Parts: sequence; C-alpha cells; structure tokens
Amino acid sequence: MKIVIIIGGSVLMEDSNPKKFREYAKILRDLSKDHKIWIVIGGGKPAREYIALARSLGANEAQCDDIGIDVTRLNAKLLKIALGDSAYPEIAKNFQEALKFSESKKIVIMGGTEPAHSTDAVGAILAEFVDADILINLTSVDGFYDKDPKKYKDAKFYSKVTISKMLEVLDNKSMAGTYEFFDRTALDVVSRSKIKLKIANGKDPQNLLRVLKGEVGTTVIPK
Ligand SMILES: Nc1ncnc2c1ncn2[C@@H]1O[C@H](COP(=O)(O)OP(=O)(O)OP(=O)(O)O)[C@@H](O)[C@H]1O
Ligand SMILES: O=c1ccn([C@@H]2O[C@H](COP(=O)(O)O)[C@@H](O)[C@H]2O)c(=O)[nH]1
Repeated sequence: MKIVIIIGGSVLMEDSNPKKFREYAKILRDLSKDHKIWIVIGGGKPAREYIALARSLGANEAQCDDIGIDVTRLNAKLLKIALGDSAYPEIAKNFQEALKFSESKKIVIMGGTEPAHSTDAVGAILAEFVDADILINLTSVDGFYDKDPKKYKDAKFYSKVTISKMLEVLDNKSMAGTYEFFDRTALDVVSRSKIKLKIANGKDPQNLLRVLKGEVGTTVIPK
C-alpha cells in the first residue's frame, strides 16, 4: 500500500522527548518493509512560538506562515535523524520531490510547502499527488468530536464522519499558526479525490498500527 501519514507537531514536539521519535522510527521502519511511506510533520508549539514572535515584530501573514514552514522542516529533520538509513536523506520541499525521492524505496519526509494552509493540507495534496491508498492524520485528540474535546467535557466522539459534518462543526481559522484540527483546504482535496482518511491520536505511536487495523480513530467519509 501507499501510505501518507501526517504526524502533528502537537504529537512529536509535545515534550521534546527523544523516546517518542525512536518509537515512531521503529514502527515506520517496520511498516516500510511492506508499504511505501511518506510522512508529513507539523509545527507544534515551537512553530506557534516562532510565529507569535515574528508577528509581534511586524511580519505579515505570509511571512508568519513562511516561518511556520521552516519550523515544520526542522521538526521533519529530527524524525529523519531518528529514522537513520531508512529515511531519504533530504526533506522534500514540494510534491514533485516527494514523488521522485520515493523511487529510492526509502521513507520520504516533508514539512510545509507554501503559505496559507497547514501541514494537513500538505498531507492531503501529497496523498492525491502520489495516489495514496490511505491518508492518516495523527494528532493530539482521539479523532473528530461534535465540539472541541479540550474545551468541552461532554463532546461526542465520532468513529465515522462526513466532510460536510466536519465543515459544519469546525471553526476553521486561516491565520498563520491557527489552523486547527483539519483545515478547509485539506478537506476540499480529500473530498474532490475521495481520499481514504483516518484521524487518530498519535500520542501513543502504537496507534499508527491500530488505526491501520481500524481499531481506533475517526474514519472520514468524503461527502
Ligand atoms: N471538533 C473537534 N474535534 C476534535 N478536535 C478538535 C475539534 N475542534 C477543535 N479541536 C482541536 O483540534 C486540535 C488538534 O489540532 P492541533 O492543531 O492541536 O494538532 P496537530 O494538527 O496535530 O498539530 P500541529 O498543528 O501542532 O502540527 C486539538 O487540540 C483539539 O482540541
Ligand atoms: O504548507 C504549509 C505548512 C505550514 N504552514 C504554516 O506553518 C504553521 C505550522 O504548521 P501546522 O500544520 O499548523 O503545524 C501553520 O499554522 C502555517 O502557519 C504553511 O503556511 N504552509
């Protein structure tokens, strides 16, 4: 299978813990023996901090996004180091490179590409570009809820959800560093190409294997 995996910065950069990187590296190495793997890494807290500082120094939104992209690529380099020989030695800067690098049979890693969307959109476009069989988004919550579960204790979990329901519920902001959960550009791409998308909690790296078996997370129905 061709698998594109988005690992949120909220997951990988949560506590600057090398154990998390090593655990992911082991699972990804094993998976790559049987599947073609592309990884997209988000920015997390470090990206928000850099963006906030840039904004307070007078940067415009595109410049703030550009700073965010740099941080996602820095995070991507950390995973590349953890993966060692199993990873392609360069971080892909665009989709053409991601496809070309995958001819090496190594795991290909990306961060952001250009301003005005999040790494969720990068993952969705990459999945479209390489004709992936599945797109997996590993984030800091168990999947989609009818409202933000970090703000509302009574939020209801959805094991299956349509894109139109997600668009109804999500408050999709479009300022640098504020794209939450799964951004609108990403949802549009998933919808137009009917990409098989699953969203799960990546804080436990083993969930990557569980989500592939359909044991955890939310399955997004492209309607
Ligand atoms: N309806 C919802 N269902 C689930 N989570 C939601 C919802 N609305 C808002 N959220 C919030 O979305 C957040 C998940 O996105 P977040 O931007 O934190 O992570 P990420 O994309 O995994 O990482 P990063 O953006 O840091 O790379 C969670 O913090 C959650 O509280
Ligand atoms: O292709 C991209 C990817 C990211 N950005 C900017 O970086 C931050 C951090 O990425 P997250 O996916 O939110 O972790 C994002 O909020 C954007 O400001 C971008 O512009 N383009």
